[in-house]
Amino acid sequence: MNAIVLPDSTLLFDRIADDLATTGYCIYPRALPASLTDRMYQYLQELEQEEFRRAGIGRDQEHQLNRQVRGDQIRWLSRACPEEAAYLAWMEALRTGINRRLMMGLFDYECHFSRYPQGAFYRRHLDAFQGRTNRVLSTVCYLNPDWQAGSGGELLIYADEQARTPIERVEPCYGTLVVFLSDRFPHEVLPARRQRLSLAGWYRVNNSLGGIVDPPR
Ligand SMILES: O=C(O)CCC(=O)C(=O)O
Ligand SMILES: [Fe+2]
Repeated sequence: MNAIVLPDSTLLFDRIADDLATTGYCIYPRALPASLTDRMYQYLQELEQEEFRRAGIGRDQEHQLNRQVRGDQIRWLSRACPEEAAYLAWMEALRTGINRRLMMGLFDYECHFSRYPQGAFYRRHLDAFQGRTNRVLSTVCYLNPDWQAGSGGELLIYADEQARTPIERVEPCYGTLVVFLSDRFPHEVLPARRQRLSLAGWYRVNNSLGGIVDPPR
């Protein structure tokens, strides 16, 4: 694997941890090393359509293909693939960085590429499954070069379940990283006028009982 040299991310991790502790979310343009963002984008261009599948709602057992809720196609990342491992390594550094600063006990990370075809959306939802809140921190990184304002595809973040007006409208610009508490902030993806690419991931805590570790996804 071509090792990516990670620049010192201490300051960035400090700021992310501060934001999570105060507001519970943060949005950073160009958060990742540019070489890593470029590498993920190049890799995504090479992936064949068959390597994506239409996203379902809920965990495996209750997978339900539902275009009324979300229209993206996904591909889960695995450490076995060097390109995917490079992104997972950066997210692992962020995991330990946050744990060190906030004692959140983040245990592992699961992540997929998302491809929203033109017009696709993801209706308002919370990322933490009710009664199974082992997803505690959501991350999204966007891979859309030359994204134009007015193309739609914004991520809208709401303060709580009652809120009707978003507290944030995030353009899915190349390299922007969003991190938020999974069970706190309802959010949605608006339909876009062009294809919209991203990496969506979740840090999980270990809710296992009796030494059985929760399976991923
Ligand atoms: O792509 C985004 O901006 C958010 C995606 C999302 O909410 C999800 O995959 O759960
Ligand atoms: Fe989400």
